[in-house]
Amino acid sequence: MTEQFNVQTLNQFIIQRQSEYPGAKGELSRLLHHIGIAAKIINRAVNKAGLVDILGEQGDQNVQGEDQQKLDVFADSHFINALKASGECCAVASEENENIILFEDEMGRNGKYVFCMDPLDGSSNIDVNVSIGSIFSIYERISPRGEVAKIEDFLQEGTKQVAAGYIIYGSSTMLVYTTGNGVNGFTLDPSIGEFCLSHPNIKTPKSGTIYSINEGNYINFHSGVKKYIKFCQEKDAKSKRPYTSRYIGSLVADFHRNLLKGGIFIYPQTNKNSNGKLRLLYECNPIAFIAEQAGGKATDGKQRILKIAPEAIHQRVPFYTGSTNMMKKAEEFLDFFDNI
Ligand SMILES: O=P(O)(O)OC[C@H]1O[C@](O)(COP(=O)(O)O)[C@@H](O)[C@@H]1O
Ligand SMILES: [Mg+2]
Ligand SMILES: [Mg+2]
Repeated sequence: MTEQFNVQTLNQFIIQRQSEYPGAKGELSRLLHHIGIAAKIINRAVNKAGLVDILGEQGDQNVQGEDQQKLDVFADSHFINALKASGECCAVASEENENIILFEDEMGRNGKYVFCMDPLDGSSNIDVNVSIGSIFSIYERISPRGEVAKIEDFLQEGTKQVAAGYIIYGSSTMLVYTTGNGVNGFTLDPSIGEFCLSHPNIKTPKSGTIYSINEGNYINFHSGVKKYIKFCQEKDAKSKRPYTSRYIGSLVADFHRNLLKGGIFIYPQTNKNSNGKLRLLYECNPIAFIAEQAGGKATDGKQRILKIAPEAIHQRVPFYTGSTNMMKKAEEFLDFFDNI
């Protein structure tokens, strides 16, 4: 194994990219730097989760009615601390908090950005040592700096994101993000405690042979989704079918695999949940920004996720994302079968 010596660290990359934006004052750079710090702290806790009292339930329920895991709360509080310390953030919307968290001190009120986050994604996999993640999305506030931030600062459509990304705590820990100028991945090198550029300018294949959906919900799927699953399972050498079914149950991990290998991830509306399960602001919008920047697609089955006008902080939407050609085929099935 040859070790790379001319590695570029996340901070070096952030500073280099900042110079591409004339007039940039470093606010976004400082915020991204602090996300890196929070990611390292959470990574350390995840790595030794079995040895410290951080597995299992916290004992409370979050606004979604889910039992909060200790690591959900741990990640939530460490991100909030890091965002506060950055001095660039005026408020946070988090899966683990019903209302937005306002930074009302002077430094906070002067923050230029608002931050949406899923501090710990894949909570059902925490206790069983399966890959989990954190997801974030950043917007420039629309309310005047100096004032306390408002809910309207968060209800901006996804096309307005200035940056988005995720951290995957897996066999290695990676941070993958975009500022609207391509997608780059950084792997944490524990020996130097630095995220190092390992996946520059990620592009997702136009086609793939992996489909990811929780088939346990099959009977509640609409007919378009059922027909598309059948299409994935039929034998056809020319289109490399049957495709392979892969489902980890952590959005970040399922998306990351498909991003690199090509594939499609679907969490659709069902007869039970007309809006599916995943949250627009801190799961679907950031992942959709990454998907599109890597040459893929992300929709709710009908329209671009990034064009949906948010109405509520914890709003759910059906989510389809992946390789362009697979998305087109899936949409054909949805259009045909859901409209007959
Ligand atoms: O178990 P299900 O219904 O398939 O849901 C799995 C989905 O739910 C999630 O765990 C929801 O995210 P959280 O763990 O952050 O609540 C996603 O990561 C994943 O894609
Ligand atoms: Mg999640
Ligand atoms: Mg979560």
